[in-house]
Amino acid sequence: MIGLSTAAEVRAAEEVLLAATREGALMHRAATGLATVCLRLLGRAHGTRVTLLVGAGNNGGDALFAGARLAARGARVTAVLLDPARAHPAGLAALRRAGGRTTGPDGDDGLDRADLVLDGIVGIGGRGGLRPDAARLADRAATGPGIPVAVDVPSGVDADTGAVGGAAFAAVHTVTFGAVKPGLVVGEGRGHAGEVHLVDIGLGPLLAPARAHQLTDADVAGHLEPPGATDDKYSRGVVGVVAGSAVYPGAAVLCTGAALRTRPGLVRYAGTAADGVRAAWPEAIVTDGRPGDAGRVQAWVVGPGMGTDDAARSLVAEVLATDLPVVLDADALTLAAREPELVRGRAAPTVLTPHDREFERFGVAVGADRIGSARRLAADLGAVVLLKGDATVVAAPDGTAFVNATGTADLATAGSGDVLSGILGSLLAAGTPPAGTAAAAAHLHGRTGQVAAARGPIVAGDLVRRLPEAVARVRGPVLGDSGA
Ligand SMILES: NC(=O)C1=CN([C@@H]2O[C@H](COP(=O)(O)OP(=O)(O)OC[C@H]3O[C@@H](n4cnc5c(N)ncnc54)[C@H](OP(=O)(O)O)[C@@H]3O)[C@@H](O)[C@H]2O)[C@@H](O)CC1
Ligand SMILES: Nc1ncnc2c1ncn2[C@@H]1O[C@H](COP(=O)(O)OP(=O)(O)O)[C@@H](O)[C@H]1O
Ligand SMILES: [K+]
Repeated sequence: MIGLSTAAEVRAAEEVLLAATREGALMHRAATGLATVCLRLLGRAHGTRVTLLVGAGNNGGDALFAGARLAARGARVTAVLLDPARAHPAGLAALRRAGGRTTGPDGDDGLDRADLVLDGIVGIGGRGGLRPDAARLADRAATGPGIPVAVDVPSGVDADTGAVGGAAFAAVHTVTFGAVKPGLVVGEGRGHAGEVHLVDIGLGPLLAPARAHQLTDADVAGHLEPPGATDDKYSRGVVGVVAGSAVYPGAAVLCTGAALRTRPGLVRYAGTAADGVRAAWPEAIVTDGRPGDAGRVQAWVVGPGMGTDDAARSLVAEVLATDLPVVLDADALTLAAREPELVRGRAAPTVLTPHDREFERFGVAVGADRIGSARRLAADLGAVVLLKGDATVVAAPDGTAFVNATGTADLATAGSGDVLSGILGSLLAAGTPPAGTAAAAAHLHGRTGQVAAARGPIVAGDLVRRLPEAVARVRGPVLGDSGA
């Protein structure tokens, strides 16, 4: 798991480390890591042109010291000092010693011919959108030829939430220090940060335990263990699906298929799309009756494509009245937003999977702080909230949160959400804790999108077909497998 640490958490750890190390040591570690990434991106230093955008804080200091290292290796470095009287003195001296030149905000910044632009305007000390001078330079950097690299955080992006309150630097790479900040991987900040490179400056053991995480394949593999010799179709977790309608069986077919392909033990379906599901998935056990007629299950998925009329409401209420884990998706979310007490009263886990418009039906728009919004709704309902997006967020009532790292825009296709709810129901049927399980489902869904889209444009059915391959990829190579 990758911990996501807020600016306050990083500062608290930094304070302890600063007191225990000689002056400037941390900034040197940061600048060395930063220069190393820049060198890798440039391919060579000699003869390249680098522009540094330098604010008055330590973020500007990082840029100046990294620039000094590049200049010492033959790069032609220009530092644009936004506030020349307050630029980091030691950093400035180092750059000048190495042969770098400096200019004010209105001087010749070299942005129209730079190979790389380092954004050291502002880091975790920033507040709000960029001021006019800084905004103008960030804008010029975005249209110039240089690779835009942010120092620690793209200036103008809120490190904790990813909110962008005005002008902001649009980076293709962000070199961040000590810990990945949530704002680099979620919301608008994610788009401004680009690829995130973490430089270890020794904060690790001093950081408070993170309250938000990103999962890796290795974390998710634990949810996708292959069956063992003593397993049977029941022991692997039986999932029940209530979805679709006679007129619109598609959602039921996709959701049931995704559940089957994720963990092919046993999937039961109950609902009016029974004929369509039977035809598509002879492996499922299907009834056109009510959930109670379906037989025993360990988790329910309810909602995709089932409508919001009285009949649908009574099915959702029946499922929520069980003492089993329930995934509420699509139409079931509309119904739950009308009667949130159906969710609040539950003792067993409930996972809600809204996109932004479905989220808003619970009374508040998502806004720029996606993790905060998901946390508030989770606490209000006493349920896990999986807020879909390009970086899907999962929040538990106790504030534990996850941000998905595998999302791909190829998933923006009709029915993709039905596939996610099938995956999630299937994983929840194993009885693992709901928030981590929901995050694992989002991770696998994203990987499936990546695997499927490698061959060209995809529709949701392709996700179902390629799920086994994505599961194998997340599990990773089998140790001792000789390939025989
Ligand atoms: N501590 C350490 O040893 C280490 C720290 N490290 C580095 O330090 C960074 C934190 O440094 P920091 O605390 O000095 O704050 P920083 O991010 O430079 O911002 C302050 C400056 O920004 C300005 N400013 C604010 N808002 C603005 C806006 N909207 N638009 C424009 N300007 C704005 C503000 O101006 P002022 O309000 O003072 O006029 C002030 O000049 C951290 O991200 C990491 O890179 C690493 O080297 C590791 C070791
Ligand atoms: N631009 C994007 N990048 C990454 N994932 C996306 C993007 N757009 C949509 N998705 C994902 O695709 C799925 C869409 O779900 P949903 O909106 O419920 O679609 P549908 O109702 O058509 O099934 C979600 O898992 C969402 O996170
Ligand atoms: K920055």
